[in-house]
Amino acid sequence: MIQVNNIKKSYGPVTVLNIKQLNIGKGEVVGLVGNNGAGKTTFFRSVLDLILPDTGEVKLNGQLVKGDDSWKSFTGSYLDEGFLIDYLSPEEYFEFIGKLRGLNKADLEEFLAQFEDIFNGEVLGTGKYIRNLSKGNQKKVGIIGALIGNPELLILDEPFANLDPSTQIRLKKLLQNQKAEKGITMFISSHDLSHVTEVCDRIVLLEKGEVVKDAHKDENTLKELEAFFGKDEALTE
Ligand SMILES: Nc1ncnc2c1ncn2[C@@H]1O[C@H](COP(=O)(O)OP(=O)(O)OP(=O)(O)O)[C@@H](O)[C@H]1O
Repeated sequence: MIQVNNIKKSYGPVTVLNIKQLNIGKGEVVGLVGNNGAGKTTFFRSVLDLILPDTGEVKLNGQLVKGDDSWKSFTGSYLDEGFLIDYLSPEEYFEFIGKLRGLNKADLEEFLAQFEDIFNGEVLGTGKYIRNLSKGNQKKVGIIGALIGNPELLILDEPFANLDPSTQIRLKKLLQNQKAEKGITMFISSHDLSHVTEVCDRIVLLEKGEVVKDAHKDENTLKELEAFFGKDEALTE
């Protein structure tokens, strides 16, 4: 589903992304972890053709993302508030995406009704514009918007950040359901090692723009990640 070959991105003299090869198969749920500045967002932006890597290529379903729009019809993504339209209400935003994805009003309403618990009365029917929602509620709009039209591929940057604990748990269940019921391919970054390990089957670890670990989840994954990220702590103790 995702094929990455030799992508490199530098800003001035600093190389912030350098990935030789990474393939994500259909139906795989892959977590991307790494410290601040490791290159996670840059990687996602390259996959979604939002920045042009200096070298290399990204293909989605065999199509180069550069210069081809066909991948957009099966890809849902939410990286940050830049994906939202501030002057619309959540309803108007969902309607806009629904139209792009070919849903009629009734289908859209039925789709949105599933997420009543996640919206928690704070997103629909409030009369607020997206710009006036809290950060967490804006994120809910972005994530649910990315799911409109049943994408085959879902890319989310830090979906758990800014969400309250109840919503984090609901989102975790939602993503697990997407995996179990729809077989959707997901690529998700997170600083929450526990959430990302729970949801994903495979974890890719980025450090200074390079993949330093790429492994399928097993019963030791969370402990290994905690040990990896706690290594400097251990040295200073
Ligand atoms: N437009 C830009 N100009 C210069 N440097 C940039 C630019 N965009 C990103 N960078 C740098 O690229 C590096 C990787 O940033 P990126 O946002 O991809 O990291 P990240 O892993 O997503 O971090 P975080 O966990 O903090 O969100 C950082 O050092 C960042 O400062």
